[in-house]
Amino acid sequence: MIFYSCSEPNANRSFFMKIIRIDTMRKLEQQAIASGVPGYELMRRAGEGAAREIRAFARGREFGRAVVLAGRGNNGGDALVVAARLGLPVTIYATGPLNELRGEAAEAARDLPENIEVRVCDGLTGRDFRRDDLIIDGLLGTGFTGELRPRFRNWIETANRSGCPIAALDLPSGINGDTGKADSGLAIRAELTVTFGCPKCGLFRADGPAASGRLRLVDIGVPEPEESEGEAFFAADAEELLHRPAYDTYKNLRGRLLIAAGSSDYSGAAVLCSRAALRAGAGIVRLATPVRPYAALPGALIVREVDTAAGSFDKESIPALAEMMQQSDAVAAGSGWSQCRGSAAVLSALQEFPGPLLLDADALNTAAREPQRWLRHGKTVITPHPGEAKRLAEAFGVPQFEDRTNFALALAAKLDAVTVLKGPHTVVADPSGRWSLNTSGCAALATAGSGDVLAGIIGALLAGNPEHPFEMAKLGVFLHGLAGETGKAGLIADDLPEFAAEAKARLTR
Ligand SMILES: NC(=O)C1=CN([C@@H]2O[C@H](COP(=O)(O)OP(=O)(O)OC[C@H]3O[C@@H](n4cnc5c(N)ncnc54)[C@H](OP(=O)(O)O)[C@@H]3O)[C@@H](O)[C@H]2O)[C@@H](O)CC1
Ligand SMILES: [K+]
Repeated sequence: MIFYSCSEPNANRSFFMKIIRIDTMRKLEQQAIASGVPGYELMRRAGEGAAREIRAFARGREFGRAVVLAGRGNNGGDALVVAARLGLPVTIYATGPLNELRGEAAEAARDLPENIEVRVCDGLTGRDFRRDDLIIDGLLGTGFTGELRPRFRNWIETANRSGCPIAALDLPSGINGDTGKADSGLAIRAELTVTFGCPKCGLFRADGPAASGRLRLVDIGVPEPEESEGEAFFAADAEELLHRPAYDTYKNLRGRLLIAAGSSDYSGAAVLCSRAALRAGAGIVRLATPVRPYAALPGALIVREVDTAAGSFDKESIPALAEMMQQSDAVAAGSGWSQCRGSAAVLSALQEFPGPLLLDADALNTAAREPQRWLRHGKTVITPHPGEAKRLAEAFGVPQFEDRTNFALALAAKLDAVTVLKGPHTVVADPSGRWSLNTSGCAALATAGSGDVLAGIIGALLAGNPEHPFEMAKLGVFLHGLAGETGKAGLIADDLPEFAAEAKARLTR
């Protein structure tokens, strides 16, 4: 069967964004310069790309002004390029006179439009910021070493206390680009970090994730690194996987997903999961559920109430599930099941499905209760949050590494399942030992039902492209993260399916 909703992933392509150390980044910059790209051209690409990402971040939010914090190194130089290209009223607070800058940063200062206000400041106070400011952090990047000097402490503390959203350039100032530690106990707390060339290790370690917020990557044309500390998933990776469906496709070709979800206690989970799957592009979604949900069901959903003795999946549900599995390219199970004894038999029956099987929530708790029943080989995707992961680890004798990547890899290897370990920078680990960190998302996703939506999105992608569970899990996690980012204050899980569809459309060529 040919699937049109996603392109065939090329596991060998060099696109996967390699996470690198600072010395590797410096080497790549030098190689680019040696190959004939002037250093200032790299800075221009970085600053223009950052301005583009910051404009996208600011869209729909009413910022009256951008305050650009500019240090004296090249990170400050990037900030000057951003100031010139942002398209918002800008004030620059500089740590030193611009005519004392050196190298590429001096070139950026030379090209700064004269109408941009520049103030050279010693200290900052709360009065230097307005309520509707957007702060751009160009104080310190990869050149930061040692203890923060007192003036920088004051600037970082004041910016953080201002309550204004902060967009950091390359790294949040104060974060060590290799270790991710805020070595002086203080770092910029950004909502967005736009990093240049390749993502740096420190963005994903220790204090890095909390300081950097959502991540964006700007391609500045440095060569591909030979060494890497891992992979991160960005928009360019999603674009590579997503293609418009062919004009002459039809619903069966776009993937048929069976969702086994819900119970008398949690019927809404089944609706969230199903709506997300439909919006994520599955051709047909069939919901098997023990109890008809209270929440409104999409008209496009095929619903079948399965037999049960007690309002949640049990062995009486199995004949209906077995019949529906035969009409499906993928199965997603577990959302809203609630814990009951009968679910173990159901999990065993579902594991006989030959295609990709996504297991979430109480399906994972069921597996943890009776690990001896675990049968799956190959195409399983599990989506545990940390609590579920802990229960699985205890049941299956998996070491609970503090490092989330190692933990996810250990679970993936033991259960022979692509493991989506949810959290900031969700880890997606493959039994083969490959792994990737997600870069989209925000705190708004920490809300009831968010996981049910994620299960539906990944389920739909698996139904459309069943041969590539690792790629589809990464893509689903990324789209779910973008959906959360688009949401305004008060976002609830019910809003996420539509936002995920919009995010997917933006990335589809
Ligand atoms: N190279 C390229 O091709 C490209 C590089 N790019 C960009 O350059 C960035 C790296 O630039 P970089 O190497 O100039 O270092 P940077 O992060 O600006 O920091 C240096 C400044 O920090 C200061 N400082 C240091 N420690 C400190 C402390 N403890 N406490 C306080 N201050 C401290 C130090 O002060 P100084 O010692 O001069 O007094 C100096 O002023 C990189 O992250 C990316 O954004 C992009 O444009 C793409 C092309
Ligand atoms: K910075």
